[in-house]
Parts: sequence; C-alpha cells; structure tokens
Amino acid sequence: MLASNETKARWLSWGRRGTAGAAIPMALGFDQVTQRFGDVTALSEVSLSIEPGEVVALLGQSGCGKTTLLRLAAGVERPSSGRVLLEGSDVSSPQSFVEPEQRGVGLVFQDYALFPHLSVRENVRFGLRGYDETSAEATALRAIARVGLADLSEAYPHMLSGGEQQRVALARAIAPRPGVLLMDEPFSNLDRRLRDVVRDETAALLKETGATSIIVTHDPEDAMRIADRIVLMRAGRIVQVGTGEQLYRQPNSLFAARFFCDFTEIEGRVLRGAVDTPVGRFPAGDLGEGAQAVVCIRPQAIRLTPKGFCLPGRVVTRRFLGEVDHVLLAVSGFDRPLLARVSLTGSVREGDDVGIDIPTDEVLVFPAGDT
Ligand SMILES: Nc1ncnc2c1ncn2[C@@H]1O[C@H](COP(=O)(O)OP(=O)(O)OP(=O)(O)O)[C@@H](O)[C@H]1O
Repeated sequence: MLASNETKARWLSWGRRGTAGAAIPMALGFDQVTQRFGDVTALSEVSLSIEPGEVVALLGQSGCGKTTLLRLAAGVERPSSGRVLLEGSDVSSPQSFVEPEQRGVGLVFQDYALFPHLSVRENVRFGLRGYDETSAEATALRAIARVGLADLSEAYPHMLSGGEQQRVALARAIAPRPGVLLMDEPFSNLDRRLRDVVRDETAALLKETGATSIIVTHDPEDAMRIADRIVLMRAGRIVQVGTGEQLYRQPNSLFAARFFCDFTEIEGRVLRGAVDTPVGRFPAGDLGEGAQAVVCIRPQAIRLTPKGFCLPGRVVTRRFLGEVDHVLLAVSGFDRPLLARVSLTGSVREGDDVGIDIPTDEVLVFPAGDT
C-alpha cells in the first residue's frame, strides 16, 4: 500500500508541475539507496537506472520493498542513505531534497483514491490545481477522452465499474503530463477478465504518453505484459533485471525461476557434469562435481510421444484448459507426478501409457538451497 489517506489527500491537493506540452520523459535513477524503518531494512543499497520513456515493473512478493522504492521516487519518503536522481540530478540525498510537487511525477494509487463527491471531470481537474480555469478544463477533458471516458465525464465514482475507476485515476495522473508516472498495483482490484483488458489499454496509453513509468506488481504476468524491463526484488534487494523473456528463459537463481514458471523440481547430485534423475540426465552447467542440484522441468517444454518412444510414463490426470491441456504424468522411480502443459488431441486419456520427451535445453539446473 503506497500511502495513508492523509498522504494521498496531500499528494492530490498539490498543484502539479508537469510539462506544458507533450510529456517529456525523464531519466530516473536510484544510487545505493537504503531505507530503514526502525529495525526493518526495507531497501538495501538498491541501484537502478531507468531510461526516459521506459516502462519498468517492480516485481516481488509482499514486503520486498517495491512500494518503498516507489515512495522514494515520488518524494513521499526520504532515503536513509543513497540518492534518488531525476534527469541525473539529485532529488533526494543527504544534501538535497526536491519536494514531491516539484518533481513532475504522477501517481496512481492502488485503490485509485477518487473523491466520491466529485464527478469524473472534477476528479481529474483536481490534479490540475496550478492551471488556470480554461486550460485546466480543456486539459482534464482531453485526458478523460484519452482514456475513453468522454461519455462519462459527469458521472460520479460510485456509478463506474472498477475498470472505469482505474481509468479515471489514470486520467488524473496523466493530465498534467508528468515526466514520470508511478503506479502502485494498478490492476489488483480488478477481476481477471477486466484486468486483461485494462492492463493492455494501460500499456498502450503509457507508450502513447511517453512518460517514464514504474508499475508495482506481485504478478509476473502483469509485469511481462506491460513492462519493457522487469526488476525482480526480494527482501529489499534487486535479484535480477531484464526483459520478461530474459527473466523467463534465463533466470539467475531458483528464486527467479520459480517466480515465472510452475516447474517440476527434482533434486539430484552432479556426477560427471550432469545430474541424474528418474526422468533423465541433464547437463549441470557450472555446478561442480558432487554438488547437490535442483533440476527444473518446464511444463510447457514437455512433449508427449506414442508409447515406446522416449521416457515411459502414464497419464494420471488430464484437464482441458482451452488452449492447452494440464497433464500429470507418473514416471517410474519418481514419487511425484510430472506436470506437463501440452496441446493434445482427444486420443490421450487418463490411464494411457505414453512416451515423455523432455528437451534438455529447456531444463534449468540450479544449486540446491539457492532459494
Ligand atoms: N512506514 C513504515 N514503517 C515501518 N515499516 C515499514 C514502513 N513502510 C514499509 N515498511 C516495511 O518495509 C518492508 C517493505 O515494505 P514495502 O511496502 O515497500 O513492501 P512491498 O514489496 O511494497 O509490499 P506489498 O506488496 O505488500 O505492498 C516491509 O517489511 C514493511 O513492513
């Protein structure tokens, strides 16, 4: 949760500096930022550079420090040590502090923080206090039209769906054309179907506005669908930074791997450069001889072949999920089922004997205990 109601009200009541014409995206940087709250270290020496116009997702489990990093960028919080930089200049450091309203930063709160007694138009205008009457009105209406709510500009928040409320919050944040847009769990209050639509719309809008954007989320799918780069965090530190594809295909740890895929994990020991498991022998990469390892098998990588080919197995359950089937396979010598997500024809049934093909280049191997 980004802020208390009091902080939200204060944030919203400040006039926004913004940029007069099109948003001018700003570079945002964190240099060795540490944030302590009493005994709790929320962030430990975090360094990160975000390019102008880049959309970055801060991804991680609850309590890993995502929101704290967002609050530091917004200027709602001051770091215990380290620097926050906008366009290469310190905005928070031991020597200097630029007030939030001077930063040209827009914020979308997790609960949207719309004023219930104000219409859509008035809510959006509220974020434009530094503007004169005529230009505030025109700017608000332009932002409302941009999020597709022109017909609802006189409606009140309780008359809107969750997705529409989210769009009002977005319109209010983008109206002053901030150089940096910060969004705290913007899709978490939406049901699954609406979430997909709003997420794609938001992604398109962020690119259109051109603002440098940070989105906080604990959902890897949100992060992959909306962000140019994902910053995976854990316990106040950055674990890995990269595109969604890099994090998915080349996770640097078992922790990162588990975040993006529901692997079947099998423990084994490295012998002559490979790990022997009941489902096959897999190259151990850099792991030393005798090391205990975890072999991670991607359900999507598994292919089923006719009985008699590849590894023998039996279909325990098969569930049709639309585009793929979710199949649990029993393999001799392995006490748990192997999960496969495959597209099947109708001919494979529960209880059938099949062959299981596991391409070794799709299998990841990590040191055991590397969590
Ligand atoms: N004002 C505060 N006072 C004390 N502890 C705090 C404060 N703000 C954050 N923390 C602690 O700092 C850590 C990081 O919190 P933060 O809210 O940044 O995590 P998060 O990753 O955003 O979590 P969530 O997804 O649940 O919002 C947590 O242990 C949290 O309890």
